[in-house]
Amino acid sequence: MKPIWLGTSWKMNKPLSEARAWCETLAQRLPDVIHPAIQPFVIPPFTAIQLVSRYMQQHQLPCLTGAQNMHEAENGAWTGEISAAMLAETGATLVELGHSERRGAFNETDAAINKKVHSALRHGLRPLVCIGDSADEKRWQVSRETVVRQMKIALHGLSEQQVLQTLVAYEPVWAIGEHGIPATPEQAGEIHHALRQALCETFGVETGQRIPLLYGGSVNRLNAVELLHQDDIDGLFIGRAAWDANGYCDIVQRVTQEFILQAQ
Ligand SMILES: O=C(CO)COP(=O)(O)O
Repeated sequence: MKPIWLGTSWKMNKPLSEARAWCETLAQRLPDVIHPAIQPFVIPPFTAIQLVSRYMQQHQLPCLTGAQNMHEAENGAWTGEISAAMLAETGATLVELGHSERRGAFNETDAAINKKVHSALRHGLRPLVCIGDSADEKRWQVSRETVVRQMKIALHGLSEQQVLQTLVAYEPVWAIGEHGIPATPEQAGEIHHALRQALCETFGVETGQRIPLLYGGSVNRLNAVELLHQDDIDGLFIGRAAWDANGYCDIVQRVTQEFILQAQ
């Protein structure tokens, strides 16, 4: 069975006290609700990465830790930025790149994301590349070509071995956040299928099949299982519904019950 990736980014939320409280609830609940086929991950703000990754290690929780961004340079005069090597020292093993909030608010381009992907891999970090269509692109019916293009540029120049270290999250801009409308499982499934085809064409069928494709955008405890029933959805990238650790554990529990217990 392929792993099911279930993770959350806290975005710019949670001072250290709240980060610690989230971890404490996770430690109480996660072991009872998780199956080894589920790969949990959490992406705190930079300031809490070390605390969270140490907590997971000390409590032997199988939850990976990541960062929300990084700079592609090795070091230098880049005031306010953090390099891949610095992130690796914090205990992060994942790095989220190209979230639509970074593309929109910080003008991140596909080409810049590609440089970050290469730098992350050089330092042993697994990139979680986010791609997504805007509401206008959806209305113009160019969603597929938009996200395939974004993905191909982000992954350009990777070897087969490197691309197998990469995760891709389809996060429609129109689905994210308070005013977002979640994609239906069919809508998300259709885009994921197009992404899978593009991965197979670019990197070979066997490799393309093995790259985890996650969906994100208003995922909650009610739609999580249905989304995961789509063939090409290998995981979920959750925002608000997982900021409360109990909300996150509820989703993990539902997925465990649906997919794992039913298979026994
Ligand atoms: O942006 C997201 C995850 O990266 C999704 O956020 P929401 O689940 O709050 O819509």
